[in-house]
Amino acid sequence: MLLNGSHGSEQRVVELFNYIDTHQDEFVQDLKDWVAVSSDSSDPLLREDLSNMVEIAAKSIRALGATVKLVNMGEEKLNDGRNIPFPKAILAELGNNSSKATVCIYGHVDVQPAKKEDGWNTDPYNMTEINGDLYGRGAADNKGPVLAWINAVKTYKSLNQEIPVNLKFIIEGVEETGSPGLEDLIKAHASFFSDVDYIVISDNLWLSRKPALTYGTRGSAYFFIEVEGGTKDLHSGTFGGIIHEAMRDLIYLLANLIDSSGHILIPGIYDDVAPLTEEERKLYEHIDFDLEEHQNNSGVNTFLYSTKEEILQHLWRYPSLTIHGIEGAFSGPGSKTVIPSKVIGKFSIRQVPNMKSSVVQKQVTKHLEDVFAKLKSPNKLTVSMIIGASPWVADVNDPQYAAARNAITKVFGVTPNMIRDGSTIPLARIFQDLTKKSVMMLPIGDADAGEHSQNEKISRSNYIQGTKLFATFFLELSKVHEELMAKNHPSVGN
Ligand SMILES: C[C@H](N)C(=O)N[C@@H](Cc1c[nH]cn1)C(=O)O
Ligand SMILES: [Zn+2]
Ligand SMILES: [Zn+2]
Repeated sequence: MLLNGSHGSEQRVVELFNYIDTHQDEFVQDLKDWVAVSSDSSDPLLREDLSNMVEIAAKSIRALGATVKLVNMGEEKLNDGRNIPFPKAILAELGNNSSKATVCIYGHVDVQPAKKEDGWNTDPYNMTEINGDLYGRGAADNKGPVLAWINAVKTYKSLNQEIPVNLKFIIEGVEETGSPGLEDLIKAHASFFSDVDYIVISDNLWLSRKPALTYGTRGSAYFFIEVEGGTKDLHSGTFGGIIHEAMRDLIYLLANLIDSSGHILIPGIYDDVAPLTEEERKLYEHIDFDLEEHQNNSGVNTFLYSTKEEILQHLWRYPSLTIHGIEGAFSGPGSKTVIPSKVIGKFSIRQVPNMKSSVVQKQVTKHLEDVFAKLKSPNKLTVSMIIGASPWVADVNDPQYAAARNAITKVFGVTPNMIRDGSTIPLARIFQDLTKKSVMMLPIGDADAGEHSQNEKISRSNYIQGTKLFATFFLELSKVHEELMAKNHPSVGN
């Protein structure tokens, strides 16, 4: 029997944990090396470091003894008509024992933009440890968790312990731009995924200091509103006062998307939102969440809502709309006096069950065209949805969740906080829809990780304890899988 070999399972766990504890500085140095690569995926013309980062990750996974392939993710069409390839993705596999469960680990090695002058206390690409926190862009989102999975496997290999499950990896480099091309990649490599029993993702945060299991995320519909007023920028003295300025039109359109209470003004946008049932309402009572701590972590003085239930519901199960920025407008230092000829407003809607991107796209486009018509402006309006990622919700009775619960209890001594997440991981719903296989999110990011913010970090504790969690999860999942195989459970197998 796998777990009753020369080492009892308890003895194996002790050895695993001791190794992880005594090698934690190496693991931290590895993360520092990864954070040092500015793998920002936001600008398609500045992705050389990102491609390097994918190669570095591939090399680390290959060093585990895995078979690694770098596969194409398609091409991106630029505004000037050029097509450039997306960074390649990693597909890797380690082990193919038919009596074992096959777990596919998903992660991403691209990051959001970061500059010291944005207000970081340290260099975002020189990971700095302060009071047990590891500060750097990507430390939590998602390089730390990806490395924690690699550390867990490396620990088994270093101890010559048999890895209790077959492993596969899918690691991408464009998750932060909405995982374009990922659905086509999964379809093109259907055979790679055909023997996967479980997908596990660790690209989220805890909600409090209590370890968590995530069973839902919101989707993301990302829109560009382009208003074009002429063929070139103009002097605002020479032309200001006699033309319909594109920026004025755009600001008016943006102001008609959402009101000051957070209510989205797009007609019909709430029509498909799943009604709140009494059963769901009861779930919020048991969630570990410190409203004041969350507010302190956010750096804002007040929230739109004052109770735990309202805040969590509006983070998880109601849509939100955020205006992100304006491309083409002047935003540098100084006082440039120009009328921009073309500006692009950017906003996104976090979708929830049962909203559909195609319906949202129609509602948004019609609303903006109706508002624009009232302006009687000669300028040209173009509305485009550049990302349409769907929300995801899992069945918490899925056997993979039982294994994760057991692992969390073994490592942290508590039962997990069962939570959803307001952010988006496009792969989750794509994989769930395409393969009907089990998808689970097992986060190790701290609640105050500051994903996408200045001073993003992962605590050394969550990084190292998270490595132990992943190592234990392999053991617990192999137990659950063996029991299922014994019962010939319909959820297992291809
Ligand atoms: C949750 C994950 N760490 C993340 O940050 N995902 C992004 C994905 C996305 C959506 N639109 C563009 N990128 C997010 O939720 O913002
Ligand atoms: Zn992110
Ligand atoms: Zn992420």
